[in-house]
Amino acid sequence: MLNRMPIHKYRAYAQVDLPKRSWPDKVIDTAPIWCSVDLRDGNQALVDPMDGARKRRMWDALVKMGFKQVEVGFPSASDTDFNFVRQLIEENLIPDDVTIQVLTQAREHLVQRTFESVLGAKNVIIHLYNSTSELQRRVVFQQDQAGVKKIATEGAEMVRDRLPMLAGQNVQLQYSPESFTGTELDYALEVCEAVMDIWAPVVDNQIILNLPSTVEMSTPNIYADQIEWMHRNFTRRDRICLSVHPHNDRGTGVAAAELAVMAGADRVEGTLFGNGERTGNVDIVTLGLNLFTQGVDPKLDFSDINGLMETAEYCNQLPIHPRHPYAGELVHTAFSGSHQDAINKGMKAIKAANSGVWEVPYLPIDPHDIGRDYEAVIRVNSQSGKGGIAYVLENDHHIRLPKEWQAQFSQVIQRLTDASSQEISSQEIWNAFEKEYVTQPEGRFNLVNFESRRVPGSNQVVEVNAVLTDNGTEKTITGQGNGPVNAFSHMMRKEFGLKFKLKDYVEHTRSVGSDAEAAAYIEIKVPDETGTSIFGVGIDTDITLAPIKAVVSACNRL
Ligand SMILES: CC(=O)SCCNC(=O)CCNC(=O)[C@H](O)C(C)(C)COP(=O)(O)OP(=O)(O)OC[C@H]1O[C@@H](n2cnc3c(N)ncnc32)[C@H](O)[C@@H]1OP(=O)(O)O
Ligand SMILES: CC(C)C(=O)C(=O)O
Ligand SMILES: [Mg+2]
Repeated sequence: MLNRMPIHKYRAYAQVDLPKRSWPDKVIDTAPIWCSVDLRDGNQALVDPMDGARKRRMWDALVKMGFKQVEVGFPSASDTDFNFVRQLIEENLIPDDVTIQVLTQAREHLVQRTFESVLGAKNVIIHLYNSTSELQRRVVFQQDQAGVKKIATEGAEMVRDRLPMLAGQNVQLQYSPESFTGTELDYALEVCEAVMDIWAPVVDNQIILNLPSTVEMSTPNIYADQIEWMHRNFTRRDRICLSVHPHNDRGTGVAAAELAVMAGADRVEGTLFGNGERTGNVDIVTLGLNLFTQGVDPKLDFSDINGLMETAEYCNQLPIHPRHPYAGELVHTAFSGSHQDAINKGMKAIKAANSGVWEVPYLPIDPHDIGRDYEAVIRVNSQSGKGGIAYVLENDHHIRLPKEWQAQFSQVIQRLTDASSQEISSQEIWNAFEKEYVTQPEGRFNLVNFESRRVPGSNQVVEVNAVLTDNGTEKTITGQGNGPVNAFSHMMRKEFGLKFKLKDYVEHTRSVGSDAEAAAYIEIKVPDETGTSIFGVGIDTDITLAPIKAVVSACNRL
């Protein structure tokens, strides 16, 4: 077959020679150190970068949810960035246990301005970067390996020489060989080691060596191999906080971060919902909730996911996809019949088991844990089945439709959704249910009045009096039987020549309280060769009247 795509333009990414790689056997059982880069990498990728107000709202949300390290900007880039850092410091907006991080290129005037921006902050990370990749060495810097290493070491010296400016402040230094994933491993190691020689980190004040997949270029296992290779080969591993900064160009940023942590990374830089350059930075919400759903404390609070989404959408002026992991509007919702059936059963089983462990098919997280309700869990359209409709009736309208009846009512809904090709709302389902079983505007019979009393001297026999309209003509009927339902059914057969047998009858209250309504369900059988079952529903605050209404409802459906 003719290949229409120009595959000859692309080259496979090289494997890493890593004998006995250990990361595949590792399990993540503690959260890494998180650093939010929303206000820097996220911000620099926006159509309209954040103004002071948007930055402030993002900052407040990040601190509130528990970030202890936040890259607050690229202060030498703009007055907005610089002034925001100053505002945080001068208005005392940085909690004592939170460290602000600022990014700079390895250029004298930019480093100077960066230092000026953080004067007076209690805890600061000065983050220096330069690209080390083979491609950027060739086309951007037009330098060989030694030349680009010199950019790094000169930058490291510019930073070191200004440290006295920040005397009395807690300062940690961070270096990123930017475009690490396009850099030869031994060369990346050489540059990092050279920067470390200049900064002379100690165990109590580690250097942060941040190995970014500035552009995600390979499967995540290769990134993990690269991280483990660096982790094994650093000379002073105990003086290094090994950090990763994945991007998501291949759509595997989250996997890359997780495998990198298994491979030895101590720290992860990312953003809320994965905003950032091109396809974004790695999404810390997904990473954190992936930990949470494994029973590992993410050390970040995601319990108000809607609030976080609102903040991110406002600050970034970008929408969050409805299918975004954990957070998207549709991710806790099932439309399809078999999923709904399983969720419905799973929710009941979890209630009954009361074990405290979340186990519901198709729902990896309890929506309540992130501040969502169960309303949206099941929504109905033409792909739905009886289980989903029963779930909506029960949860939203307190109607526990007996199992055998669910199929009949689902056909009513199916006809509506097939006709509209659209979702049907919970209210519309209720309207259809009321019309079919309760109000029955086209029904033959309408109950106007009903009374029953025990026949004096008898424990069993009751006498009933009912007023009904039959196709609009009012009739009064009376009769006896052992119980109101029995007596009334008997009268309906006798007075109107109907042929049916009472088969089943159940009743439940629709809510608690003295004025609670009862819902009664009657099944009648037609004595023909098909033995068809017909159902009727009665709803009333009077528990005697509800089943009588159910008989009328069933007779109307004969
Ligand atoms: C992967 C990342 O996300 S890295 C962070 C990227 N973020 C940003 O760039 C946002 C903020 N940046 C800016 O506002 C601007 O780029 C500034 C203020 C930093 C610099 O602005 P300018 O000097 O006007 O322009 P520009 O960024 O194009 O400078 C490019 C020059 O810096 C050099 N350079 C680029 N990065 C670095 C670096 N990390 N260290 C040293 N020099 C660098 C380039 O080689 C180029 O040199 P040349 O002029 O000799 O060709
Ligand atoms: C500055 C660095 C860490 C970066 O954003 C990247 O490489 O993606
Ligand atoms: Mg980045």
